[in-house]
Amino acid sequence: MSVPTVIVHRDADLLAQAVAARLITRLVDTQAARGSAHLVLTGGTVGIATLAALAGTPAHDAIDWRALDIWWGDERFLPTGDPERNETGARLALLDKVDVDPSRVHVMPGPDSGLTAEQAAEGYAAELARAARPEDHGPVPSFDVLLLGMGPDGHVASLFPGQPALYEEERTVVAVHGSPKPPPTRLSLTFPALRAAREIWVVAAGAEKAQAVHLALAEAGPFQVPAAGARGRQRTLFLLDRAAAAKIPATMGRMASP
Ligand SMILES: O=C(O)[C@H](O)[C@@H](O)[C@H](O)[C@H](O)COP(=O)(O)O
Repeated sequence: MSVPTVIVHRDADLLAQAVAARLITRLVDTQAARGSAHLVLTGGTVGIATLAALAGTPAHDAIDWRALDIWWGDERFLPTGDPERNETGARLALLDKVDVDPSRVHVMPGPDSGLTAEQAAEGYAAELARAARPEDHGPVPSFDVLLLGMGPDGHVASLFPGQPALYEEERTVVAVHGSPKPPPTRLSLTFPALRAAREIWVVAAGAEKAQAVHLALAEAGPFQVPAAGARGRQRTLFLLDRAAAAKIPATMGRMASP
């Protein structure tokens, strides 16, 4: 597991632009090296703003969109097209505007699939397992970049403090009930799935995230502060705006855009 690197940008807008630029470079490099790439999306304000920034920059044409597998770290268990679904936000901000291969956009099902949340979680785990290659050494692909928003309580994906999903060691996807952030029913990757990522990028903006950022970097326990357990195999980045970085030691955060 990698030790986090912190990079601080001036404000939330610039953060989204900078993460978008970083994504282009990372995905282009990966596709040049391996032919295709796996990207995991997040919901949340900065996550969606990053996708909008990516759509808005002409350099996104450098990505081979058809050679990209797109996954979600979590989804709100709501019907297809519901404006509250993370998928809907991602489609409106980016996916409807670029030439993705629909068969490589791996959406987490909603209740309109006729599945229960548990069955939907099982199905998604099976889809991940099918995409895994022997060199991945496990039941999910080695995601090249896994984006994670973070809540003021330190949650990432739909892994909320104190909830049973945090303790999952076998399954890669679980149904979450009674989420403190609405809606109550969600699907989420678990820690074992998150930690299969080569790179995890935690993106957070705003003063209400400052305490959780501090605890996540101070190596708090992941059961109290789930973001403390979000570590990529090769690299972990905390990409923050100034307000979210306000409580970390000055020596830790590198100010990228003063
Ligand atoms: O479904 C969701 O809501 C998310 O995927 C969630 O994990 C989100 O990323 C954080 O709650 C941060 O959200 P904000 O950036 O909106 O605070």
